Amino acid sequence: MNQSKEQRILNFVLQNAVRGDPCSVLDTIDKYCSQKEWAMNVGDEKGKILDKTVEEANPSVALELGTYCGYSAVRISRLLKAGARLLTVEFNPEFAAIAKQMIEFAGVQDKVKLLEGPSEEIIPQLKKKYEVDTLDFVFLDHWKDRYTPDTILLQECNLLRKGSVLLADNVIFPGAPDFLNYVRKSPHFQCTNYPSHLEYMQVEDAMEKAVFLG
Ligand SMILES: O=C(NC/C=C/[C@H]1O[C@@H](n2cnc3cncnc32)[C@H](O)[C@@H]1O)c1cc([N+](=O)[O-])cc(O)c1O
Ligand SMILES: [Mg+2]
Repeated sequence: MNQSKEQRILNFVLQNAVRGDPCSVLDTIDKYCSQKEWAMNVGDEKGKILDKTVEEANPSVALELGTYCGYSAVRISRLLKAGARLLTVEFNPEFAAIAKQMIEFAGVQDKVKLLEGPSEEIIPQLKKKYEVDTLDFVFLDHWKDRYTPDTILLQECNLLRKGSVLLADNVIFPGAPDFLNYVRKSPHFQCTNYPSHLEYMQVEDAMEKAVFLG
C-alpha cells in the first residue's frame, strides 16, 4: 500500500529535523511542503501572525480545531507558558496518528492533548470530560463550513469569556464567507483582519481575529 502524503511529511521530519526542537520541526515541514509536496499547514507567513496572536493572548487553555499533521499544534504549544495546555481536535484517525508522532518528536507532548473525534461532539465535552472552564484562545483551521456552527456551539457551551480570542485561517482562500459575515455582524465580537498569502503559494489569503466581548 503506498504511503500517504502526510506519512511522507512525517518521515521527512523524522529523518531531517532535530528531535525535541519545535522550530526545527516547523522549518522542516515548511521546507518539504514548499519544495516537494504542497500541504495545508498554516505555513510560516501566516504562522508568524498566529505566533503574535498567541503571544498577545498568552493563553492558559487553548483549543485548535483541525490538527491535520500537527504543524500548528507544534507552532502554538512552543509558545505556551509553563502549565498552559493546547487541546487539538482531529477526526481523521490517520491524520491524528501522524500528528501525535509529530507532536512527540517536537517534544511538546506535555503541553498538547490531541482529542480524536468531530469538533461538534468534542466541544460539548470540554467542560466535564476535559476539565475546561473557559477557553483563552481558539485557532479555527478545520473544514471552512464548520467555522460558524462551531463558533456558535462554543458560545452555547459557555466556553468563551470576555476577551477570549478566536483566530481563523483561510478566510480568503479557500474562504469562510459565512464566518466573516457572522463575526463581523455580531455585537459579541470585535474583529481584525490580517491579510497574508496561502501557505507556500502567491495566492491572497487572510486570517481573521475575533475577540469575544461577553
Ligand atoms: O481545507 C482546508 N482545511 C481543512 C482542514 C481539515 C483538517 O481538519 C480535520 N477536520 C475537519 N473538520 C473537522 C471537524 N472535527 C475534527 N476535525 C476536523 C480534517 O480531518 C483535516 O485534518 C484548507 C485548504 C487549503 N487550500 O488551499 O485548499 C488551505 C488551508 O490552509 C486549509 O486549512
Ligand atoms: Mg488552513
